[in-house]
Amino acid sequence: MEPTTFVLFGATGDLAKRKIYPALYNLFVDGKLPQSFSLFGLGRREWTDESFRANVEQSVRQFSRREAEDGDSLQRFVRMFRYSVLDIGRKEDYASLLKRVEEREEALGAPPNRLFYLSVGPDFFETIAAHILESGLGSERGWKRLVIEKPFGHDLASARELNRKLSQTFAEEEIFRIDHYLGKPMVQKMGALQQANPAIQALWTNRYIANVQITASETVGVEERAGYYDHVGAVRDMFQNHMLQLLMMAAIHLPHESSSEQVRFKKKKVMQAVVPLQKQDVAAKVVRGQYAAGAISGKPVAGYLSEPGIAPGSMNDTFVAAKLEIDDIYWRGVPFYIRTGKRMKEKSTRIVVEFKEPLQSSSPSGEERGAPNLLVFEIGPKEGITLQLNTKEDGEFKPLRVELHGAQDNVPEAYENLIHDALRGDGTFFAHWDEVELSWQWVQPILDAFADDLAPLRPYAAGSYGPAEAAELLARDGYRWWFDEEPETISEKGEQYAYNANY
Ligand SMILES: NC(=O)C1=CN([C@@H]2O[C@H](COP(=O)(O)OP(=O)(O)OC[C@H]3O[C@@H](n4cnc5c(N)ncnc54)[C@H](OP(=O)(O)O)[C@@H]3O)[C@@H](O)[C@H]2O)C=CC1
Ligand SMILES: O=C1O[C@H](COP(=O)(O)O)[C@@H](O)[C@H](O)[C@H]1O
Repeated sequence: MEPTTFVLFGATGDLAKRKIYPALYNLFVDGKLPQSFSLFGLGRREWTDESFRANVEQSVRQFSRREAEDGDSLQRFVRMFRYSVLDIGRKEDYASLLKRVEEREEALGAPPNRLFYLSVGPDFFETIAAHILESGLGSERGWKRLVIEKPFGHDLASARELNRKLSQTFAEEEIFRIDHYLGKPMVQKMGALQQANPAIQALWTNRYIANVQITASETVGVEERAGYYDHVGAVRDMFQNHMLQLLMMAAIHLPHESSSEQVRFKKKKVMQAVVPLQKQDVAAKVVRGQYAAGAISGKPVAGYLSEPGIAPGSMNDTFVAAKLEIDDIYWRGVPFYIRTGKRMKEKSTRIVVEFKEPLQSSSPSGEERGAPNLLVFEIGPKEGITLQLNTKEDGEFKPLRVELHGAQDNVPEAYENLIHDALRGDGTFFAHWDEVELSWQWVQPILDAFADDLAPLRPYAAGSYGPAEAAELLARDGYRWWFDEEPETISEKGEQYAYNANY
C-alpha cells in the first residue's frame, strides 16, 4: 500500500474514539496499514501529541475487538499519531498543519498522499474542503482522498448543493462517502455469493422470487441524540442511506469479477429502476410511525414525546416502512418491503428473500402445502445465511432450516473494512454520488408528504414490531413479515401461513 498521511478532523470526538482508532489498530495488528503511515488528529481542544496518544490508547483498550494487552504493539501504533490544534474556520491553522505534515512526510521520505477524514458535523464539510484546496494541503504531487460521514445532505436540494461544493476540490473518485452498512461483512458477502454461484444467480429473478423483506430494527430509542434525531427522523437517519443501500445490494446483478465501476453502475441501474413515488401516494405505500411508551425486554420505557430534548408534540418519525417496486426485467412484479425503527422488539438487521410456492398449484386444498423457501441474510448483530427448505415426515411437510454460513468470531468491523478500502483507494463499498442523489430523489416525496402531514403518524408501543399498518402493507399482497414472533393482524385478503418458523 502506498505511503499515506491520514488527516483526521474531529479527532477528539465520539466517532473517532469508538470506531476510528479501534479500527485503525486492528488494521495495524493485521498488517493492513501502509508501511509508511502517519496520522494527524485535529480539533479545537488544546491537546498535545502525548495527551492525544493517551486518548487513542484508551479508546483502543476500551473499544478494539482485539485485546491490546501487547503494550509494545500499542506503543508502536500510537507513535504514528500526532495532534494539531485546528479550528475549522481559521485559515492560519491549515497553514500550520501543512507545515507539520510536510515535515513529517519529508522525515519519512513519503510522497504527499493524503487522506482527509471528516469526522465532524456535516455543516463543516464544505468549509474544510475549501480550506484544503486553498491551503495547498491537497497537493498535486501525490493523491488526495476525502472520507466523509453521513448525513450527506438533509434533502435532495441540500445534498446536490453539498456535492457541487465538494466537487470544486475533490473529483468523484476521490470522495469516499461512508455508509457503514456497506462495510458490514455480511453485506459485502452478499455480492460475492451471487457472483460466484450460478445456482444463486439463476434464482435471482422474478421467476422464482415472490418478495424481498429488508428490516433494520433497533431496541434503542433516541438516547442522547435528541438534538440531531428530532430534526432528522427515521427516513433521513436510516432509510435514505442504509436501507436503500441494502436494497441496491440485494437487487444488484453482478457479473463475475466485477470492478468497482461496474458495481457502481449496476447499483445506479437498480435505483433508476425503482418506481418513483408520488407525494399523494405516500399514505398508501409508506407507514410513518412514532414509538409510544412500552417495554423492552420486560423493562418499561418512555414514549418518544417524553424523551429528554424532544420538542413537545413532535411529529418526527421513529419508524418507517415502505413497499418499493423495481421496474426492470429481473424484478418486475416482486415487491420489496423495507422497514426500520427505533424501540422495536429486537435488534436485528436482516434480508429475507421469499421464494414463490410451486407446491401451491399441485395442492389446491392448501392442506398439503409446505412453507415457502426462504433465503435469509442475517446482517447483524449476529451474522449468518440460512436457507429454509421443506421436507416430509409422517406424511406432513416440515420446514428444514439449513445453515449455509454461521457466525464467525472476531470478524472485522464495518469501519475496519471501509478504512482499509479507502486507504487502498477502492470505492466499491462506498456510497457514490449517483446512488446518493437517486436515493434522495426517491425519498423526497416522503419527506414532503410528512412535512405536509399527508401520511398519518402511527403510534406503536415500544417493544413491538412497529405499527400494525406495517403488517398490513404486506398482508394486502398476501404476505407477512417473516420472523416477527406474533404476526400482526393479517387482513382478510392476506393469508396466514400455517407454518410458523421456529427461529
Ligand atoms: N458518533 C457516531 O456514532 C456517529 C457519528 N457520525 C457522524 O460523524 C461525525 C462526527 O460525529 P461525532 O464524533 O459523534 O461528533 P462529536 O460531537 O463527538 O465530535 C465532533 C468533533 O468535531 C470537532 N469540532 C467541532 N467543531 C469544530 C471546529 N469549529 N473546529 C475544529 N473541530 C471542531 C470536535 O473537536 P473539538 O471539540 O476538540 O473542537 C470533535 O472532535 C458527524 O458527522 C456524525 O454525524 C456518523 C455515524 C455514527
Ligand atoms: O447510522 C446509524 O446507524 C445506527 C444503527 O447502526 P447499526 O450498525 O447498529 O445497525 C442507528 O442507531 C443510528 O441512529 C444511525 O444514525
